[in-house]
Amino acid sequence: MSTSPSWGGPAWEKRVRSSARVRRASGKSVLVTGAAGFVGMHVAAALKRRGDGVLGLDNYNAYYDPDLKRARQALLDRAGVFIVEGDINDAALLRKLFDVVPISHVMHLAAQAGVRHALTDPGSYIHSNVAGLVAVLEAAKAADPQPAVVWASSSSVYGLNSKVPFSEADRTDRPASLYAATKKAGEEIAHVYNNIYGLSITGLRFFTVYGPWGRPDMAYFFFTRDILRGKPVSIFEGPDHATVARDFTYIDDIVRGCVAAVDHAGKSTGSGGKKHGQAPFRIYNLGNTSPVSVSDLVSILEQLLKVKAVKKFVKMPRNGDVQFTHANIKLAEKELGYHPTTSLHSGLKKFVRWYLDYYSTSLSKQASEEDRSISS
Ligand SMILES: NC(=O)c1ccc[n+]([C@@H]2O[C@H](COP(=O)([O-])OP(=O)(O)OC[C@H]3O[C@@H](n4cnc5c(N)ncnc54)[C@H](O)[C@@H]3O)[C@@H](O)[C@H]2O)c1
Ligand SMILES: O=C(O)[C@H]1O[C@H](OP(=O)(O)OP(=O)(O)OC[C@H]2O[C@@H](n3ccc(=O)[nH]c3=O)[C@H](O)[C@@H]2O)[C@H](O)[C@@H](O)[C@H]1O
Repeated sequence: MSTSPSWGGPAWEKRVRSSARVRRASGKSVLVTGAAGFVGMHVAAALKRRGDGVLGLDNYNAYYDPDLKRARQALLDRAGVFIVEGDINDAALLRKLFDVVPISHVMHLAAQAGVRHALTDPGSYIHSNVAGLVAVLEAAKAADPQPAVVWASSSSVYGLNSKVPFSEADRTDRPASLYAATKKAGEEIAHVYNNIYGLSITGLRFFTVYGPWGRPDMAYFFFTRDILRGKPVSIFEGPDHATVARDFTYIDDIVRGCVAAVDHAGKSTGSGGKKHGQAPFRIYNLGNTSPVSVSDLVSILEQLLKVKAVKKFVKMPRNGDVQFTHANIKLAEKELGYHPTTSLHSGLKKFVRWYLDYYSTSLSKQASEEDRSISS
């Protein structure tokens, strides 16, 4: 399926080459899909900062405010990262990108995220998380050199498991949502490409990532907005008022885990191995190991915002959410040197500072644009 007519031509190719140019001898050339997204923007910026060549790809879909994605794009643009506008399902575009630059690593973060949205738009999860993943793996398989692929799975694959903390070897065959099912399918699909084509593949199971430039569909983000507006926030509870909690993980910790996974992916196979059976297939939990209840999340926000929330405690609807997540991160600690350091309180403090700054700036920009259009 082709959805991106806006690529090709010498000027476009020049931008692609310049963005992917490696600035340090030790650097890698990384294609970051979903680069206009929350995690993608932070990872792309970190890779660029340390001297890697970084090229982005994103379709800027309207799942949430595209202006926020454009603002992230502007930030990356200033850092020298070009985001190609297109869909990961566009096989011709992917082929072209791999033809124009020798990509050593793909950091695949483009996906339809969000658990509850699958109730209203199931097709978008199949399009991006299943078909889109296959398209990326097909392109990686065919590329020369073959890149190592690091991609985002999700803590949601642990589904209805009640044994905590979740370890990578635990069962993942009882997803609670279509989102989780597509991430689980992604892990199985990735295994096939490792098995048949010898692609080096690392799956990262992120646990509820939050922070500046975050996603407006996530609870911490819209709770902040609603608390400030005096609107009620719904705090979900399990059966018999049981606590609903998450292993909230701060974005900087996740970024360090992603960068370490890129480096580790290259260690044993260079830029991937075409010889059958040589390349690694790995899965790691990237969490924070300290679950916090949604109710405590709201209390921290009240404290930071200095505003009392209007709280409604409601029984968790059957919407695909699970009651509790908690990561065992021993494997990532051992193999990636992953050590999350940010408490929910200090991470939310940084988020709140960003949120107030971002929305006051964009609201005043909007107001002055309205003023201009009234006076003209
Ligand atoms: N943020 C979290 O808490 C969290 C937790 C677990 C897993 N993940 C996974 O991490 C990855 C990044 O998540 P995020 O929070 O940054 O989400 P995000 O929605 O902010 O970023 C995803 C980006 O991918 C783009 N995209 C979606 N479908 C595309 C397609 N078909 N073609 C091209 N671009 C497409 C979107 O426009 C978006 O900019 C996703 O794979 C997500 O499932 C996120
Ligand atoms: O780690 C993941 O794999 C996932 O992380 C994230 O999902 P979740 O952990 O569900 O985050 P999020 O929606 O912020 O809800 C947080 C908490 O608030 C509760 N919640 C939610 C809404 C509400 O109105 N009330 C409420 O109590 C809700 O029940 C939950 O307990 C990503 O969005 C997702 O893309 C996925 O990748």
